[in-house]
Amino acid sequence: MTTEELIKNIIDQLQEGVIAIDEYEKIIFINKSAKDILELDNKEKILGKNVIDVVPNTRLHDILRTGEREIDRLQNLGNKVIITSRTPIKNDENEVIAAVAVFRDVTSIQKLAEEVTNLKEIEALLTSIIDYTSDAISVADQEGRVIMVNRAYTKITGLTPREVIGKPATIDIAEGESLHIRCAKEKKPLFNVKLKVVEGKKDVIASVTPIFVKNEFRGSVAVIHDISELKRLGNELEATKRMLKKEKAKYSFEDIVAKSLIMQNSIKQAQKAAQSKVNVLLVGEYGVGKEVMAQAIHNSSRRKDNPFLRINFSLLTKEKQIDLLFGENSYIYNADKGTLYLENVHLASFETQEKLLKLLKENEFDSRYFDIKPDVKFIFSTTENLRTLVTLGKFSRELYYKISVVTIKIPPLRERKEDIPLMAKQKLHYLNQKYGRIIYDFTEDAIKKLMNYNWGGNIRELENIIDRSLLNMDPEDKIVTSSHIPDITENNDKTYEKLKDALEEYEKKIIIETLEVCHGNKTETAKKLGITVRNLYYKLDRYGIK
Ligand SMILES: Nc1ncnc2c1ncn2[C@@H]1O[C@H](COP(=O)(O)OP(=O)(O)OP(=O)(O)O)[C@@H](O)[C@H]1O
Repeated sequence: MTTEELIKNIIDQLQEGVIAIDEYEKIIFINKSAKDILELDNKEKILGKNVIDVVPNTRLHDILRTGEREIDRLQNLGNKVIITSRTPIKNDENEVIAAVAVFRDVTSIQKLAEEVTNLKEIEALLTSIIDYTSDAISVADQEGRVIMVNRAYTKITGLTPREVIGKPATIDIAEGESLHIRCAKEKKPLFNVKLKVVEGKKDVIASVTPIFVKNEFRGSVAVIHDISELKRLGNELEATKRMLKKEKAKYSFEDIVAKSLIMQNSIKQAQKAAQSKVNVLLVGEYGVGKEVMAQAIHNSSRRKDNPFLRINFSLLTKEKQIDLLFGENSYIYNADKGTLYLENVHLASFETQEKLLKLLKENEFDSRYFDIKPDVKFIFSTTENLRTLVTLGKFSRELYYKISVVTIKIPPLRERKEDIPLMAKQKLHYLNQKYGRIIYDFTEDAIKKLMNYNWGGNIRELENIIDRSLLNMDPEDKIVTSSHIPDITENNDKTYEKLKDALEEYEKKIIIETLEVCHGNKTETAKKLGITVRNLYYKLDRYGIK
């Protein structure tokens, strides 16, 4: 075999097609692969033919003119795609005397590339769909290791992809069993399972579906819905319902014990105020019965079938005051056609005072949420001397003038001792019902003991003392004697006891009210009261607050 034949043979073995032409564009060489790629008949005589007639879209003849090399050019060949490099062959004078094309069939590679691009697009599309759904999605492999999570997942669980990918699927769960791991075991879908995720122990509902590829289990997809917001709204609704029900005013003027002239006088004023449209200011010490009076006013007014709501300013931050009065869930608005009792008005913030004044003076309901001004009767209460607060610059003078047109003083119990016997009997009746007992009366001695006391904690303290007297009685005792009544003479020790009781009673009241304001949320209540949640639970237990 000559060297020329050997080279030809070698070139025939190449996978690449090779075609050479002379300076007249005539084919002077073509190897076997070239014929195969160009699908030329093997028997046909190719040599000597013009390349233009043999190879569609050829540019090889152009190389003769340009004398420039072309590397890796894509070229369509019917339904094939080839990639070609073309090289001019030059003589010693640098004249182009021939040209060679070397080409490869890349149809299958091209198709693959297109498929990959398509897949990439689909993947990008799916990822963005998954990322923009508001439900959290996590995907785990067949062993229950996380392989993918979406953005909502991070929002709900607080865990970033970096923190979870590659980790066992239990990583995000605070309470409950991982559904991915159960799915890896059982290879079955699971629906609507309640769990708590690590972030803030949020309540979620999760469902999981196994992924099978060609009948082989390859992993699972979990979808997690955050239901904590729904739960919170549910609680809020419940609390509001409870509040509206509870806030229904239960007292009327008949319930108010008033033998004393001074108290009868207060009641007369209140009855008059109930019949008119004016707002009312109730002034009196803690526990004298301001709220009872406010309820009685409401219940004997034409508003009695409409809401009676109350806000105690002493429990609220200035933001919360504005929110409860003028916010989305405005008490003023909710008390439409009814009465709103604003307790401890001296603790209203300056902004609250300003907005209240605007409402009372200019009839302007300064709320972003409502257009119509509700028709509300306001009853304010205070334990302080507002006039002094005005002088000290702590309370708006204008607001004071506006709310104090009808001021009703409720005297402390020590100034109306003649009310004590009847009041004590009323409380006894109530406590009999509460404890399921039958205790008929007090001895004269017992009443005398009650009347001789100063009652710094007013009626609330009286209730407390009678309550404790009953606890001192044996089951067979039917009459409260002075010995049953705890020692309430004004010596120092007992003053301490008395103060302690009054404080406890007041603490209980504050806790109940704060719980209401916080819609039963214990963490928030504890925070607002400045105590630990544990301490709050202890107090709830101690005071028997449910
Ligand atoms: N005239 C009354 N007759 C009988 N019981 C009364 C009378 N007034 C008030 N009470 C009782 O006394 C307790 C305290 O009353 P209330 O809560 O109305 O006082 P308050 O002045 O609003 O107290 P605070 O300023 O501490 O909120 C209640 O349990 C109530 O039932």
